[in-house]
Amino acid sequence: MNETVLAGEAGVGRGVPIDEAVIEVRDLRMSYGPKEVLTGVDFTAHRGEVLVLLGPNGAGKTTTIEILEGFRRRSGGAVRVLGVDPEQGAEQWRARLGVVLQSWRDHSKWKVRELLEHLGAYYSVYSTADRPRPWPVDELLEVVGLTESAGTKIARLSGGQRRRLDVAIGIVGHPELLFLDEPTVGFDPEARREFHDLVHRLTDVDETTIMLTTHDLDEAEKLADRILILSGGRIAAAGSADELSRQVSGETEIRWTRDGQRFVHSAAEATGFVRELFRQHGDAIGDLEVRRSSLEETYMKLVREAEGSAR
Ligand SMILES: Nc1ncnc2c1ncn2[C@@H]1O[C@H](COP(=O)(O)OP(=O)(O)OP(=O)(O)O)[C@@H](O)[C@H]1O
Repeated sequence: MNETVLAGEAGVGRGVPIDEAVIEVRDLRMSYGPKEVLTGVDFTAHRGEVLVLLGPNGAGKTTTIEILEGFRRRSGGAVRVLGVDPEQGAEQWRARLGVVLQSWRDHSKWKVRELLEHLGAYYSVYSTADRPRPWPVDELLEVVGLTESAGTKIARLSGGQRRRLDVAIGIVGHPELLFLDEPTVGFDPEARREFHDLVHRLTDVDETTIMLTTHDLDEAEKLADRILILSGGRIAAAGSADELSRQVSGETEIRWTRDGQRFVHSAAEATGFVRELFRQHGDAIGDLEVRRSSLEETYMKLVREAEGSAR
């Protein structure tokens, strides 16, 4: 294996100083047989950040997350998660991570509260003064909106309730870093909004670092401090939705009406253009709209470019 060396100690990793990276990935490569899925992925996540990994089907999002979780061995490159190489992560390291997989199907005869108490008990030996473990079950049920289903058997939960339970299972150990693979699939709009509030609460109150995948661009825009676009085996672009849009077009579209006529103009510097427009025509200007490319337009363009250059 061709290793790239990173700063930081291997071992259990005992707490991450505030400005130290929670995830550090350098030149990560992964092949399944002859098929190269990741050809050199680089990124860093800092404490309390929400990172959203976007990319087309088969781009390697789940593969990347599984490598970070220590569930899959990489083919090359260097990775540190909470200061530890995931391939050497011990139980104590694992207890500091939360993982929400695609869906929790086992234990269908268990009741919601029983399962959370049972799983939570494994974390009590890893409790620390600043991160008591596990999360008290009543509080956890409240946070994920399952208080009224506490006594319900898992087999009887609706799709949305089951997904909330998946999230509860992911955070019962009060993780410092939470991985969520397509967390809101099957949620109705209300459940989706509640889930978004939960993500904000986890990062605001506890400085939990969160990395999630989604195909929902609206969700990415709402949640992400930083969006990573994985395409063509590498991170094709990274930044907030606004930064990505600027990176792609650099121009903003301005529309307005004057004397019953419609006008449209693209400008690199919209504020100056609008100021000049009002200076010249003042009150005659109506229906002003200033619009950057949507995340969807930006995403489609970046993915097409990355796929083109990877061929
Ligand atoms: N265990 C495996 N053995 C062989 N190939 C695999 C394995 N797991 C994934 N792949 C292939 O690697 C590529 C990346 O898969 P991965 O599941 O990581 O993509 P993804 O971005 O999560 O996709 P999706 O958006 O569809 O969930 C795909 O072409 C997939 O077929």
